[in-house]
Amino acid sequence: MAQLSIVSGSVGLITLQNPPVNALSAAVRQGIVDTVEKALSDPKVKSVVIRGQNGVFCGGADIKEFGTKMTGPHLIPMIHAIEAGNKPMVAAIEGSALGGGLELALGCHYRVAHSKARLGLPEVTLGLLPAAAGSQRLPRLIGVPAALNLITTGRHVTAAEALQLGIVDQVTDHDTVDTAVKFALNVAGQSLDARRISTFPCPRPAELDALFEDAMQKVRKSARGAIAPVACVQAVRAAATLPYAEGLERERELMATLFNSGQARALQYCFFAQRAVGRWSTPSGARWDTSKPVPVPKAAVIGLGTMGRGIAVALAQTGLSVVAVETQEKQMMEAKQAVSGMLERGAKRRGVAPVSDKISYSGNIRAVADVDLVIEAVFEDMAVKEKLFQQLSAICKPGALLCTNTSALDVDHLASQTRNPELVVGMHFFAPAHVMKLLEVVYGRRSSTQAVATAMQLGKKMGKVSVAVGNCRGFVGNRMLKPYIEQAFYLLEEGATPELVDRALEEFGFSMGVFRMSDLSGLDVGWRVRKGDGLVEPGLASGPSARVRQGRRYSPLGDLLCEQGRFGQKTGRGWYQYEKPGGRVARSDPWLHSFLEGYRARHGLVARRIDHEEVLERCLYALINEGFHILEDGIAAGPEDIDVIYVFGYGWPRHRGGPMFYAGMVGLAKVLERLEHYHQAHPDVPHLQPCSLLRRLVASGSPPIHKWREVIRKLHSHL
Ligand SMILES: CC/C=C\CC(=O)SCCNC(=O)CCNC(=O)[C@H](O)C(C)(C)COP(=O)(O)OP(=O)(O)OC[C@H]1O[C@@H](n2cnc3c(N)ncnc32)[C@H](O)[C@@H]1OP(=O)(O)O
Repeated sequence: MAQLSIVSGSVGLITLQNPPVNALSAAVRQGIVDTVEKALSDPKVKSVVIRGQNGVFCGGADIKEFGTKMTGPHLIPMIHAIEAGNKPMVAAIEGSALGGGLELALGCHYRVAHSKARLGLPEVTLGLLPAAAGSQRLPRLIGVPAALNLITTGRHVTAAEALQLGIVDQVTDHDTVDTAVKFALNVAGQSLDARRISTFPCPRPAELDALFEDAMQKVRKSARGAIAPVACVQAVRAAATLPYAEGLERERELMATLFNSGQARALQYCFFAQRAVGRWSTPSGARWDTSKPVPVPKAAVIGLGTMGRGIAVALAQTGLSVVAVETQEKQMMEAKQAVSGMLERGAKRRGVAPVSDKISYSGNIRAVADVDLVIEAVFEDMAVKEKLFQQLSAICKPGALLCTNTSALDVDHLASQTRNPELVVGMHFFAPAHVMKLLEVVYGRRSSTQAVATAMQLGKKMGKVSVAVGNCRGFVGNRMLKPYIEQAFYLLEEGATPELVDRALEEFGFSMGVFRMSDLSGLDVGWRVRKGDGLVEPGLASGPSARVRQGRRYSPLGDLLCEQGRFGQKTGRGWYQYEKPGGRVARSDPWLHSFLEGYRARHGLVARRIDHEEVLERCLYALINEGFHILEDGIAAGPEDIDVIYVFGYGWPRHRGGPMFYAGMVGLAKVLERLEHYHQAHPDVPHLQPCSLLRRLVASGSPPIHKWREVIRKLHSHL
């Protein structure tokens, strides 16, 4: 919807009305068409201002309408009518002008923005391109290199940058609409010939071919198989090389390919899934909208290893006072230096002053006595954490929340070590904690609603995508990782190499294959966990029992590497070799290949040819199968929670939507059939046995992902 009023005697003020972000739904588009027509034909109106209701100009096309039957006026002719009009049109940009919102503003003859406004063409992040002529107008307005950057990354720019780039004509700290109305009064009656962007020639930079080749190479490298960034480069190239009308036609063709692609559907699903996880609920009935978080002005971090340092930085950057506790002197000295470097770099990147004064350091745990929330990030050892929680329970002020950053250990057990188990939750950050967006908030059996709400809200304030999950070994992310890694090990036993497995996963779109990732995070981490689980049995070199532990198939490959001191990048050797300890460039290691051959010979295993398809099916379907178990167990409230965790924390390619969305795209029946096939071939691998929820979904006709919750609810109500 849109409304027209007349202000200052002669300015037509058009207000877009579709809260919360004034998305360009069919009704809004119709409203714009009608009000523009009225304003252009009303002799009292000499110029026009377009603004959005409630301080937001426009969040773009209505994403909810994508995939439904298109009704109402189309954006392109609507924007052309504005540009072609004979009265000056001024966009008054507050809040956001994104996607179709910015394209609407580019159709206006002038743009006035509030200093806090954000502008951008983020269509690429939804698997699309700016196809309401944005890919054709923006390069004409700001030049090809700058337009390529904005369109292929989808990044939002500040009003100041928009002014510098030439996207807006004026930036104001005052009332945007008042400023735009004054602007409109000033330009009323002036010629508009030089203001219609579609008529501008597109500036043609020298070395045009090289520029586009370079841009294409860059996006292909970073897109990891995503098609939209490539189409964005092609569309901008059309702007630079073709007349406007032909460029527009090319934009339309490219958009048609993208619009119906699985990637666009996956990316749009991710957009809504990211928002859906904020509306969390727990099986005990706690909900995001009825739970009240407590304020947390002061927090403590205990343990200043890699995780603790990142968490302290992230908290301080959020504006909290932070007490950082480390009892080992050497670690404390290193941590202080590292933290101050991280704060300085962060401040420089964000153009603000470092917040070093927000952090105070102490070697004494008693320093946490007056904080509102503690996050422990000490060594991943239950005995160490147990003792710490007992101490914290005695030291902390009443009501202080006690959070553990464990990545897998039992939150209920830790809670049981305290006087107030209702105040204990998990806050599982991902390394580096000041950079990675994901936070798993783990509620225990006795965690209070308020404790969960407080951890979720703190995560949000820290700029994290926080997902509330139940307590089980490894929670959601690491629990699903186990069968994935296990399959990768088995594939090596059966004839694959780390290079082959990683290549298959990286071509699928993962930022790193499982073995490169293992080298990065350190093989010793999993080794320690397996030792704790009683799975590691040194000296068991061969014989049938060497590859069976606790009654199941087991691959000791990771343990054998660790016994050789091959911990990955940090020791310069792991699944790959590196130029030096701490080196980053993975190179194939002939030692590893002959080690694998020797291992297979010792165990009577005959290497067979393994292709990418098998790697993907075995690794990904085993992971997805565990995802179904997690849903069945009620550890995650819905598939969106799992997908968001995998996209934001585990390098799952966003254009594939997350593992559960991907399962739906592949077809649940196919996933089930392949799992059955592999389980038949490997009956000693329980992770390949299809989950009953998957069977139930297939039996009920493989409903679309947004309907899975109903099936899960029914399943739980029968239990
Ligand atoms: C021919 C094709 C032409 C054009 C293509 C396009 O225009 S595609 C759309 C391009 N626009 C975007 O990608 C912007 C998406 N929105 C955002 O980035 C943010 O929502 C925004 C505008 C920066 C506001 O952020 P904020 O944190 O304030 O709010 P939040 O993200 O939680 O959103 C609030 C609710 O609005 C819903 N929403 C936002 N944008 C759209 C949209 N374009 N269409 C439909 N709905 C939108 C969002 O989902 C939230 O609702 P919820 O019920 O919570 O999911």
